[in-house]
Formats: sequence, C-alpha cells, structure tokens
Amino acid sequence: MTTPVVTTHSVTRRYPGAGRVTALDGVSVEIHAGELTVVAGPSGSGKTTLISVLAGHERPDAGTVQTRLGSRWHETSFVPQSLALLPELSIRENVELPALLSDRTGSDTDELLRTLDLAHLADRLPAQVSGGEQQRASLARALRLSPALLLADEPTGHQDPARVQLLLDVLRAHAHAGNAVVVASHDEQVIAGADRVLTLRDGRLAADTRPAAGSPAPRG
Ligand SMILES: Nc1ncnc2c1ncn2[C@@H]1O[C@H](COP(=O)(O)OP(=O)(O)OP(=O)(O)O)[C@@H](O)[C@H]1O
Repeated sequence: MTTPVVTTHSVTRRYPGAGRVTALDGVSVEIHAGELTVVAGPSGSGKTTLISVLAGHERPDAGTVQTRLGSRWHETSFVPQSLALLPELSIRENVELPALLSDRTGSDTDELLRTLDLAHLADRLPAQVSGGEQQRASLARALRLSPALLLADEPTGHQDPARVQLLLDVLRAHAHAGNAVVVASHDEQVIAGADRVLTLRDGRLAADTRPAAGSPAPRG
C-alpha cells in the first residue's frame, strides 16, 4: 500500500452554538492515491465535514490531520455542493480559470468540456444552463489542473443515471491515473462504483469496505 495522501487521527469536529453538534467523533482514516473513495452515510452523518477536514477547509477540534501534499493550492481541488461557479464568466471561462492562475499545464479545457458533455454549452453563462450541467462544469474546473487530491461533495445530485455513470467513469479514471479522489455521496450507483467506501453514522466511522473486493479494507 502507498503512503497515504491524507491521514486523519481521531479527528473530532464540533460546531458551536446552542445545539453544539459533534459532526465528527474520533474519525481515523487514510486516503490513498489511485483510489476512488466514497464517503457514505445518512444526511447529517458528517460527510461534508469529513471531506472539508481532508481538504484543510475545516480544522479539527481534537485529533490531527497529516497530508503529504504541500501547501500548493493547485494540488487539491474541491467541488462544493454550492458549485461556486463565477456567474459572470462563461462555462468555458470558469473551467479555464485555474489555468490562468497557475503555470501548470493540467488537462485541456476543450477536452474536459467534451468529456463532460458540455462542449455545446461552453459559451453560455452558468445561469443559462441546467443544474446538472453546472455540476459537470464545476467538476471540469476542479479537474483542470489535474489535482493530486480531488474532493467532491455530492457531485452527482442533479444527474440522470447515464450522466452519473459518466461522472463515475471520469472520477475513477482520475483516481486510477494515480490521484486520490474522495466523493461524499449517498447515490447507490456511485457507492457501487467506488474502490473504497467509508460509511459514517452520527459522526463516527461505522464501516470501511471495498465493494468490488467484498471485504473490509485494511485499517491503520
Ligand atoms: N456550520 C454548522 N454549524 C452547526 N452545525 C453544523 C454546521 N455544519 C454542519 N452542522 C451539523 O453537523 C452535522 C454533520 O453535517 P454534515 O454537513 O457534515 O453532514 P452530511 O453527512 O454531509 O449531510 P448531508 O448528506 O445532508 O449533506 C449535522 O448534524 C449538521 O447539522
């Protein structure tokens, strides 16, 4: 097994406020390159919080997070549920944007647009395409610099089954090219296509499995 790209050790994340929610409770996981890891679990189980901690966007209240990636921003891409497309830029300009901020080559924008079935929409604004098309555009942008770690929060929520398969194929290809891909999802089709499934319940890691192998993943 390779050195993990990111490792969490007994990570706990609490949100302050009246309810003081414990969103993650002592979660220890290793994320490896070359795998599509799906974080599954019911609504509110901590999926978004875990991938935000893995991305470095959320800091744990207890426990530690180790990454072998440096602080170079282009190594990590995050597709939020909100998608965060810039409304005044076209779909093509949104996808191209990371390349304007970096000297890395990455993937070709037009090739990504074709692969994600967006080429015919390239000159439209985000408001002029569907929710599913916006979702694919946000993923295309995240892939533009070919990140070593790609995290995506429910990236198939607006897709029909054929497009879920398309996104799954794209995510698996990126992982199998030697990158770590982590997707928060409760879509059964995505879970079935994962190399590894981390299941959360009430902020705890309830299961760590490899669906294709049909056996628990090695831990630790
Ligand atoms: N900013 C916040 N302030 C307070 N509580 C929060 C905050 N963000 C999340 N929570 C709570 O933390 C818990 C975990 O939330 P999280 O968004 O990680 O779950 P999730 O599994 O991604 O849910 P979903 O599938 O609905 O997106 C939930 O109980 C949620 O209400």
